[in-house]
Amino acid sequence: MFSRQVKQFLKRSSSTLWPYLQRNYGAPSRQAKVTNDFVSSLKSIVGDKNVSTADAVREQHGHDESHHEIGLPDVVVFAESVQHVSEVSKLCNDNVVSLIPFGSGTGLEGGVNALEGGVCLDVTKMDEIIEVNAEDFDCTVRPGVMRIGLNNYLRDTGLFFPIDPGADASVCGMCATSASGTNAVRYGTMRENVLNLEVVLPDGRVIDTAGKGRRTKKTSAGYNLTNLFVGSEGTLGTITKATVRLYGVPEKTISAVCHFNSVQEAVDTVVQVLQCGIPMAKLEFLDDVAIEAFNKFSKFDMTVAQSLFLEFHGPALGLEDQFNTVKELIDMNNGFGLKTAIEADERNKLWKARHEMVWACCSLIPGSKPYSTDVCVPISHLPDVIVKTKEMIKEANVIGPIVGHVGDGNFHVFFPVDHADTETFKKVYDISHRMALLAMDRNGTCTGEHGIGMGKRDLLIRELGEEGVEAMRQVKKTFDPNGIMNPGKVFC
Ligand SMILES: Cc1cc2c(cc1C)N(C[C@H](O)[C@H](O)[C@H](O)COP(=O)(O)OP(=O)(O)OC[C@H]1O[C@@H](n3cnc4c(N)ncnc43)[C@H](O)[C@@H]1O)c1[nH]c(=O)[nH]c(=O)c1N2
Ligand SMILES: CC(C)C(=O)C(=O)O
Ligand SMILES: [Mn+2]
Repeated sequence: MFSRQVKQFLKRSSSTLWPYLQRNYGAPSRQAKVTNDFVSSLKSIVGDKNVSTADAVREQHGHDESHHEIGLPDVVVFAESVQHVSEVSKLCNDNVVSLIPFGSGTGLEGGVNALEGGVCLDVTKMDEIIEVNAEDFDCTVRPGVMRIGLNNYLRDTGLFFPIDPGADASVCGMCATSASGTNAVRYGTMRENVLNLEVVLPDGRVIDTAGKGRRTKKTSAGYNLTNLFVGSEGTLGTITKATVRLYGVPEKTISAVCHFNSVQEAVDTVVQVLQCGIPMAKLEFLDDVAIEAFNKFSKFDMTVAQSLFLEFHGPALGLEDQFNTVKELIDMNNGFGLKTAIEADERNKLWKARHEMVWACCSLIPGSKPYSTDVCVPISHLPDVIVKTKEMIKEANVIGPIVGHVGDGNFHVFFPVDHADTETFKKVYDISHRMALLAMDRNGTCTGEHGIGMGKRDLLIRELGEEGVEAMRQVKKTFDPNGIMNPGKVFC
């Protein structure tokens, strides 16, 4: 939610945004009914030690890593088993109390913020890696398993789980937000990588979206329930088990960075690389402002220009050929300053600017937090949309480094914002909103990977149309007739 100061500022100003905000962030439609008796019932299900009404615990669970204002749950419950999740869900459903699944709180659209109080269901204690089927390239995990922990566990198998949203998120939380990140251009997003989910429905029933124990690479058996829950942001049920695809660790990795004088030349290079069918593992863009921020933060002297960060994965045989073709395309588009690295340490150094971007950007304004935007367009529209975004940022006189998973047509602006600075906050909100409208105007989406959460509900209506969102509401009613699952998220 917007802070009280921002609301007051917007109310005082003649901003046309205010009616929109009021509609979106109005008073809760229902009051949660978390009584002492209800808390006692929770304790009898999960044990005293797994129920907390302490302010610090509620505060920790009332927000994610986004700019959205904290929304406190009344109580936090730590589940240790599917049975806990099932019984807690049933209790909430019977008493019409909101239930908000909590993965690791790294979301960027206020997904875990409790808009109506209620129960925050923390599943981090359920952290078992149930099985790894190395020959089948899949594994099955409980919701407390984090992606870095999973990859550490997989190290000796020669396999890895490639989806990398930067943050160390829970694998099931990543299912819930349909996360992706830097590797999606090669390995896809969560949508392409989840084979089966176990979900506890609000009334306590447990379903397996592809059927119990099934883990095939393909199926045409009925509706795709798995992908209904991928990206459902905790609004349909709680994911208690996920079976995901794994991939062979590449024999060789080459990292590279190069620079361009224009966004158009950088994106032309990306399009031509993809047209040549080169299976790039990462194709990331950082603009000149982002590089400048990094240089200041890390005392580097990287060339300040529009830049591409690339990574090649594959067998040693042939990877150099792929690299040489890309090098030719970079030259053809007037790219310069190409640097490469093969050893892990050197590769990490080369990619340091990308990895440290959040902190570099916040260091530009002391006391600021990142306000990140996320739009995605068909790649041919990318130069136009990025250039127009840069113009908006310049016009508003704010700082906004741009980073992008350009291989997918997806990019972000990281605005460093001091939340007490309501004027800048409003400007940034306004640019973020206009970026989303611009992307949608170019056949794009208001979110490539961060989701709708509480921040983009009006934009979802514009994107899908009232009929599309109404169809989603009907799906929700089928699974969650009492509307207890993460109310106020995705749509009202
Ligand atoms: C520095 C940094 C960088 C990035 C990102 C974050 C940060 C802090 N992200 C966003 C983030 O990492 C991503 O949204 C994760 O998928 C969220 O996973 P959590 O486990 O933290 O879910 P979190 O706890 O934040 O919950 C997110 C949503 O999922 C629901 N949920 C969580 N666990 C659930 C479960 N078991 N069952 C049902 N619902 C559940 C919640 O209710 C909420 O609505 C991102 N993302 C991305 O796609 N690409 C990127 O490049 C980045 N980059
Ligand atoms: C906006 C940020 C956090 C992100 O998604 C990224 O770095 O790719
Ligand atoms: Mn991203």
